Amino acid sequence: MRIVVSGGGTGGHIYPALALIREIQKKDKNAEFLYIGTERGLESNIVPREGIAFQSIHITGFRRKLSFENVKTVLRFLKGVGDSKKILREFKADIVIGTGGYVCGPVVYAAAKLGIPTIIHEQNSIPGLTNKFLSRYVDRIGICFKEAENYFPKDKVVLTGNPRASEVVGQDGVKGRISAGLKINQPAVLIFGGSRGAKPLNEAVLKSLTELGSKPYQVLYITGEVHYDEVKSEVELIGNPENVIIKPFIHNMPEVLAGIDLTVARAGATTLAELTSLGIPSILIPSPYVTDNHQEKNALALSSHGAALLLPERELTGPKLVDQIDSILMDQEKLTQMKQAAKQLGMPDAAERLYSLMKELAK
Ligand SMILES: CC(=O)N[C@H]1[C@@H](OP(=O)(O)OP(=O)(O)OC[C@H]2O[C@@H](n3ccc(=O)[nH]c3=O)[C@H](O)[C@@H]2O)O[C@H](CO)[C@@H](O)[C@@H]1O
Repeated sequence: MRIVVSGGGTGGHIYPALALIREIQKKDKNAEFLYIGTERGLESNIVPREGIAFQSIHITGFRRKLSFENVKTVLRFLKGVGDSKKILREFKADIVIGTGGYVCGPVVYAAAKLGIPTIIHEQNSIPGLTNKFLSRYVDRIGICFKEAENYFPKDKVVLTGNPRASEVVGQDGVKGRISAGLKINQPAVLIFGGSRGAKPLNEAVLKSLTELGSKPYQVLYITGEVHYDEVKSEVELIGNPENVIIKPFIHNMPEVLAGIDLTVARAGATTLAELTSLGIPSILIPSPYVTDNHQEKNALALSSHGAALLLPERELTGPKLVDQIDSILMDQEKLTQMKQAAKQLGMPDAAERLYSLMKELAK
């Protein structure tokens, strides 16, 4: 099978695509892949380093408000469709799958117009603009939250889950801990604000850094690539406690997650798929800056089942963050209950489900 995958902008759209590719590579040695993204998105860095063929097209996202930029975006979209058709024809794609982000728009639309079987994968409980637009043209739509089906043509929707949920299972947590510089014999909390980091979360962590230094657990704190230098210079003034490890980004997240006891994070859908698949309790601070407040809906799907605590950003302070971490990590019974609740929501067979859908369509 010759497979084109497109998805980008942020890690939440890229990692599910990569996880799917890795699952197929295990099952079909003859499968060939081409990833189409943009130069500006994180994918232009992440995808080539995984050894997967990458081509880029030029496209920008729509503004929700009326704006002249949107006229330019329409023109770029049309050019993107033309460029995508050329790439798809040259590659002789048997199937095209889009995992979200605006780059999928022209790629998947072009494929549908060329008569190539198409799938979009929606990670969130409320879909983004691109997937809503594409849902009219594609053959199938893989979803991860049942609620998402209300936004799409019902006959096309299949509950697949997020392929990244499959990838994180069965990893070596000890190896993950060692690679991140964590000790083996002490509870560990991971703090990160999605694939790009989150400034409000960084501010709260900096305010609680000294207090965290006095705790009987260790902290792996990922700032996000773009925030790292700023955070580091503040840490130099405050002092870096011995039990807090600070990094800009982690490339072996599946392994690291396998060794983590509790996570503090935004409520990006791919992160949640990983946490539930592994049964990791979490404190979730949904980003209020996303389309239709979809992260809050994502987070509620976990918190309403006792798998996570939901901490709204407006209530986030350094002391509150530490209190909530303590309330879970220092209470073995609560930790165990939350682990079980998280695990029950996991869909570790997601990659297989999505691959089956692809095989069915590409026949
Ligand atoms: C601001 C924004 O629009 N965010 C969206 C974006 O989030 P974002 O890109 O932050 O996505 P997620 O939180 O869903 O996923 C982040 C991914 O990056 C990985 N990771 C993160 C940090 C790190 O150091 N290393 C690493 O590998 C995580 O393990 C995970 O696989 O896509 C998600 C999935 O569609 C949406 O739900 C989010 O609302």
